[in-house]
Amino acid sequence: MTQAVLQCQNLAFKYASSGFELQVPEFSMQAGETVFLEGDSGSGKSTLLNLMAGVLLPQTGHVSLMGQKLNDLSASRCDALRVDHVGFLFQQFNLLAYLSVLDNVALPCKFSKRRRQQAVQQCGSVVQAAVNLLDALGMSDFARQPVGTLSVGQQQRVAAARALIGKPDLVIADEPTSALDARHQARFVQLLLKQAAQQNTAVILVSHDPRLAEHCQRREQMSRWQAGGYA
Ligand SMILES: Nc1ncnc2c1ncn2[C@@H]1O[C@H](COP(=O)(O)OP(=O)(O)OP(=O)(O)O)[C@@H](O)[C@H]1O
Repeated sequence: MTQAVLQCQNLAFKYASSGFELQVPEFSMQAGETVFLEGDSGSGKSTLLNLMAGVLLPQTGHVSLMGQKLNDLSASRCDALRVDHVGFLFQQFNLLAYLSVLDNVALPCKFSKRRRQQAVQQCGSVVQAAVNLLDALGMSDFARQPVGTLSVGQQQRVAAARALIGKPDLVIADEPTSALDARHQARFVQLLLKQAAQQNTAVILVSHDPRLAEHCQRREQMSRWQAGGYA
């Protein structure tokens, strides 16, 4: 069997201050798989994503990314593993307003040699990889513009290109469509998943909107994993 991209095993995590607790006996994602993670506000979606990314560490159990247990790594090794293998797509985009669209998309390749190499191998250069992704997402006309001059929906597509560049094994997308209307939400998710599928990148998509689940292969409910502390 091929190695899972992400695996959580016997995971238990509790915030000391609030008592909120998650228990995840088993969760894994294979290469290219798409999972829709749904749950009410306060159900622990961001907490779980932070555990998956190694930003939070569980009290028991472990998260493995590309077969490496995050608990066993130093903070700097964990950061390096994350930037090499995971693209992030957030509600607030986290784009750098003073940089051009192209420079924003290319950014992960500055921090990750692996993603730089993948981009060059795929497209000949990092710039070409960025241009190709922008093209696929309908944003090639804006490549040289500062991102601060773009609409919300356009910035969203730039953030998607940045998450996907250099063929990460996993994209974590946390409420990436919350600023869009329903029609544009579905269109954006389709574009994101199509690009991810082309490069065999797994995607975990978090949203309040259950209609977006139909675009993913699997659907997971946070309620499965809430333990005693959830009110
Ligand atoms: N740093 C923290 N310390 C203590 N408790 C926290 C902390 N962060 C979140 N919580 C609590 O953990 C629970 C889950 O929060 P989390 O942000 O993971 O939920 P969520 O599903 O992402 O919510 P939303 O959809 O509103 O963003 C909430 O009850 C919250 O109050």
